[in-house]
Amino acid sequence: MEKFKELGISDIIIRSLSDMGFEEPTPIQEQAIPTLLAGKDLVGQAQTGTGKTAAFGIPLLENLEPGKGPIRGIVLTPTRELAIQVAEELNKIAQFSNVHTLPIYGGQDIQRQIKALQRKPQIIVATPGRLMDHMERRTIRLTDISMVVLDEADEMLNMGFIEDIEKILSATPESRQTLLFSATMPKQIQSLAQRFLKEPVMISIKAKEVTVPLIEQYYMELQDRQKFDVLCRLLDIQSPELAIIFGRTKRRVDELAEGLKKRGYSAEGIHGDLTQAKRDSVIRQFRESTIEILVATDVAARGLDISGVTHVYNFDIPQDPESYVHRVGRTGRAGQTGSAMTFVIPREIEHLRTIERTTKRKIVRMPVPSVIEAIEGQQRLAVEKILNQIEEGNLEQYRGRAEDLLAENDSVSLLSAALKLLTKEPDTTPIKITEEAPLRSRSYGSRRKPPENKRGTTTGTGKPRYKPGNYKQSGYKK
Ligand SMILES: Nc1ncnc2c1ncn2[C@@H]1O[C@H](COP(=O)(O)OP(=O)(O)OP(=O)(O)O)[C@@H](O)[C@H]1O
Ligand SMILES: [Mg+2]
Repeated sequence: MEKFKELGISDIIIRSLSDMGFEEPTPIQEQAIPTLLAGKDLVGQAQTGTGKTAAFGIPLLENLEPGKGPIRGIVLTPTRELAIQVAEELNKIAQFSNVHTLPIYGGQDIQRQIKALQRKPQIIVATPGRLMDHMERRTIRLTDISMVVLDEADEMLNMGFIEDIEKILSATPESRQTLLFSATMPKQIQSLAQRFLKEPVMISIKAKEVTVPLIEQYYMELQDRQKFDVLCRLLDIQSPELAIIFGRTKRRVDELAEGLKKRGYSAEGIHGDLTQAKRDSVIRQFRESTIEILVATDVAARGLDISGVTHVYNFDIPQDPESYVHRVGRTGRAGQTGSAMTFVIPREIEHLRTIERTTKRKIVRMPVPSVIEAIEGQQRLAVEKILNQIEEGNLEQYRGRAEDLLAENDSVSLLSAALKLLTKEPDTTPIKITEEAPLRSRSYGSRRKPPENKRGTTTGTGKPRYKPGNYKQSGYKK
């Protein structure tokens, strides 16, 4: 914790950081925290999963006196799920300091939010649309704001939130500190920074690649109609602990989630047309590993920090390189490893090359797996189950029966039968997935998402997302 101390962080916050399993600052934290404590505006860019939230969260909290009060800090996020998650992280960092953070987002009962606001949180984390509602109702006033953070600033621009952001910023005092953070900083961000920030310090963590090196990246070339069966095979072969599958449209997500469920996978979909209650429950179940596969539109691409996501599948190639970076960045977080697979139809190969060029990372081609490989994958799992069971022991009750069986059958036949029963053979339930048109080259550059996550929405639950001990692998020095 020495290094955190050297950055000028107070003991009470260091205590929570240690409680959260943080041992030392990540590079973006090391550079951003002293700058922010010195009162500077900042544009901060660092790879996905490298602790940008705490990089702005710690200084935000350091600036505040304990207790209740007028709202002093706002964090704006593009989606509701992210608002909840960031508020949770801030509340964890402030667990001993008596400063409260409240998430404010669309889709949740506004009266409930008004009640919660009466308890005088000093920080709110909001989606722009809902914050505007509160400003219009005068249930939130921004006259005492000392710090504004735009998390995923570039995405909020993409989503057309620029006017809302302008209005929000102009309702805050001139003297405020303003921060922009994201893993990607396309050019338009420069003009946003010029307009709203005062002599900002630019911090960009120099990395060879935009994506995290610990994420293995593959692609597979195939036809749209092959995708679903191949996806199922991959799931059988790779048996991810937790996986996120990204689809291009809401319909795609619905059909995929339904299809996967029909074939016996533990999957649920999330996109902007679902009720907030549904979105909340899907994310909660995924965080708790009650469901193993989250099927999502880009609404889940930004900022979501769910530990244990080992695999990301791009069922459809993302619209642009930024989206790719954020999607694959849902795995390989906080020093853990991860794997990303992108399905590409032949006409989209150029898009893939553009992504490779922009991210400066080769995406390795993988052949389409066969049914046999899928069965072998599941057999391996069955074998693992048996071997784990032997290790766990507690088999006394079964020994007698086993000896009887062995007296009358040969051991190989017996074990083969047991393996067959334990192996999930490929489910061939016919599933119809409506074909999607391939991406057109033109769609690059003019990036406008469907308004689905415009007035974004959030969910969340908290559980420790950081597994101590894994951070070392990421190359952050002790
Ligand atoms: N110093 C640290 N030591 C260990 N774990 C950390 C540290 N800082 C942050 N973390 C953990 O790392 C994970 C990723 O952090 P965070 O969500 O802030 O990443 P991010 O940089 O904002 O990523 P994204 O670009 O995807 O939004 C979180 O679970 C967080 O609690
Ligand atoms: Mg983030």
